[in-house]
Amino acid sequence: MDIKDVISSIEPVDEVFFDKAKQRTSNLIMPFRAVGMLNDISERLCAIQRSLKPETDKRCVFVMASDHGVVEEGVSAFPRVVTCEMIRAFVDGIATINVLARQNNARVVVCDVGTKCDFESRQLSGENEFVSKKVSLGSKNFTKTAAMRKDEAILSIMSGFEIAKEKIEEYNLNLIATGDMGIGNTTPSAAIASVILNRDPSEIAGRGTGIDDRSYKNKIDVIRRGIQLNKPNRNDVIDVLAKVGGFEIGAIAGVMLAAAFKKIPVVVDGFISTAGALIAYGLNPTVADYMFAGHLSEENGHKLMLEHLGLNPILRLNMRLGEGTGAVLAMHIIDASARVIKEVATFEEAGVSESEK
Ligand SMILES: Cc1cc2ncn([C@H]3O[C@H](COP(=O)(O)O)[C@@H](O)[C@H]3O)c2cc1C
Ligand SMILES: O=C(O)c1cccnc1
Repeated sequence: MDIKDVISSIEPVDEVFFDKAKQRTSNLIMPFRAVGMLNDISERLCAIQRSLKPETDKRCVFVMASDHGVVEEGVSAFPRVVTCEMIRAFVDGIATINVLARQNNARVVVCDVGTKCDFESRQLSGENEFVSKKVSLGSKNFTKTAAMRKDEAILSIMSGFEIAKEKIEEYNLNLIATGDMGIGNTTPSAAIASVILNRDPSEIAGRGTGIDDRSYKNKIDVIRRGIQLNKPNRNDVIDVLAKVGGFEIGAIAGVMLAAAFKKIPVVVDGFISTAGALIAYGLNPTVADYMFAGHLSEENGHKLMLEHLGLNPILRLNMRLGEGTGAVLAMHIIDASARVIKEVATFEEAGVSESEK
């Protein structure tokens, strides 16, 4: 498939099932909508899966990884090699995402879509799946030139789409999440959001891995310069991704397109994943109806980005890690929501008297 076919074949969620789910919610033995956001989530699950018995047991988090040329501008507290080292940790099952995914019965699929890591000569196998689908060996420094070519931007989106589509089909997945790994990637994420939301980088960028005041000022300046030099067109998200983005951010957008294409829910993680969501949304806003925002990240502009997408974050835990951690944690709540609409009895079934008002 090419990207145009993917974008045009995404269907809206099912309004009939949405209404049926709302009806069922109002009949459950509780005061009207008394479990609040759990009711909202369960109804949207029904509309997405076209069922009043939504399934959330076959779960997977896709951790998309890439490197960033802009790291040479001193925008991260950590060196580039950490991207490769963390990929190894993910495959070995020892990182935070692995621990949280194990607790939640979610598979972890790690995908290299654009790192400089040489995993060909250094065997990479472990308890978790690793997929190598490199578009390039890292993006370019966007203060000097565009981060990537337009065809590479499209390829990164399509890599994410193809990996996720294949795994959704192979494992019959019914709930997926996005995650990221790429030292420096809060910088392109902030650049993408600044352009698309038309905000100054100082309103969007945060401290990522924990940079000091001086580096933070520099990071904002780097983003401003990148935007000034490349002049991305905010109405063309592929142009934005190519000029100031990153390969894993494109791939994350692709994972989201795959979820909508296969009609399953996708949980968006923090700041980087939400930058990917902005790209997917720009390609086809219908994709947002398949998204759940896992949590509200500590990173500055995350709230504005979620508002742009019309998403209400499920958790607020002061997290700023990425990897898919906030998204996988939110799967607990999504699972609970599915159980409420499926398993709580109705007034009629239970013989409980209804409200008099
Ligand atoms: C050990 C380690 C594990 C991580 N896991 C996720 N990130 C997170 O931090 C990075 C983004 O922050 P910045 O833009 O400041 O580099 C990404 O790799 C993100 O996934 C990590 C970062 C480190 C250091
Ligand atoms: O919210 C995130 O995803 C995030 C924030 C800071 C660093 N890494 C990831």
